Amino acid sequence: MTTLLLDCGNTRIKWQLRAPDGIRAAGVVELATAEAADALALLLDSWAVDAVAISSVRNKAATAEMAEGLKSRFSCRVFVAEVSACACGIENGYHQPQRLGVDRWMAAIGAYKKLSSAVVIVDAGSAITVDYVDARGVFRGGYIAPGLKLLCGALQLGTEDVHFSTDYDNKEMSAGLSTDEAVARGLMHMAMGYIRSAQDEIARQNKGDSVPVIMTGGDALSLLAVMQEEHDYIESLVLDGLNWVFEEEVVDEL
Ligand SMILES: Nc1ncnc2c1ncn2[C@@H]1O[C@H](COP(=O)(O)OP(=O)(O)O)[C@@H](O)[C@H]1O
Ligand SMILES: CC(C)(COP(=O)(O)O)[C@@H](O)C(=O)NCCC(=O)O
Ligand SMILES: [K+]
Repeated sequence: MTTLLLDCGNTRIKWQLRAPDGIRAAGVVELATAEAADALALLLDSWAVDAVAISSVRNKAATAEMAEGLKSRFSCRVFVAEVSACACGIENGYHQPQRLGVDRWMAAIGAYKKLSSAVVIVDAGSAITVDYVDARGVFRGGYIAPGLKLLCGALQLGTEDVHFSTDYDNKEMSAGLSTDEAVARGLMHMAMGYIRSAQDEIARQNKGDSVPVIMTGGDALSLLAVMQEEHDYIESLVLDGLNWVFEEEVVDEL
């Protein structure tokens, strides 16, 4: 069976076509709108798809429209993942489990299935989330802060004389000697400091033992390039979790 897996974030759609023998194709669609479903369908024109699974943090209407588009394009079952109190052996400790972002839930499942131990998940996307799953597989909560692009936008909006290029992808972290450098490095320090501080707090919650980190998301590699720590990086962590949930909930029905 060939499954099209989609991770619809606030900035981009990441997708993979998975068959039992491995990943057949993968890609990124830049705009997370209804037309994105058509763009994707065009890309996948030459592939046969037996089922579609979607993890989407976009609004309900946009997600439903995309699901409908894919359903009529591929004439197959379209599964839209939801957050539950428990899935794939992982328990959701959020006060209101359904309020947790489905991408965070998928990433937590993907990460715990991978390590079978306590794990911190850093997803550096539109927002940067730092989440904690404990050794028993309980999602113990996390942190949400604006991502690098949003931080950049906020600085541009709220100042009149800070003119800078938005190309913040540099590996040098010493004090900036131009506005471009000062902003680029300032934002990176902000993100790194937040991740480290959240990680320290989680270690305290974990009886003082540090917890391994898995990073994912569009800015994870830029952050890893300037961080001293050697964290794991799994580009498809959300899709990995989605695949686990899809297999648990849907595959037997097909
Ligand atoms: N080519 C790119 N297009 C858009 N964003 C990019 C690109 N490369 C890096 N980024 C960064 O990655 C972030 C989006 O990451 P992603 O994981 O796709 O987010 P989301 O899941 O929220 O859609 C952007 O906010 C931006 O900071
Ligand atoms: C925190 C998020 C915006 C992250 O989304 P992303 O950066 O991946 O687009 C998303 O998981 C979300 O909308 N969460 C709902 C609120 C919550 O998780 O508590
Ligand atoms: K994401």
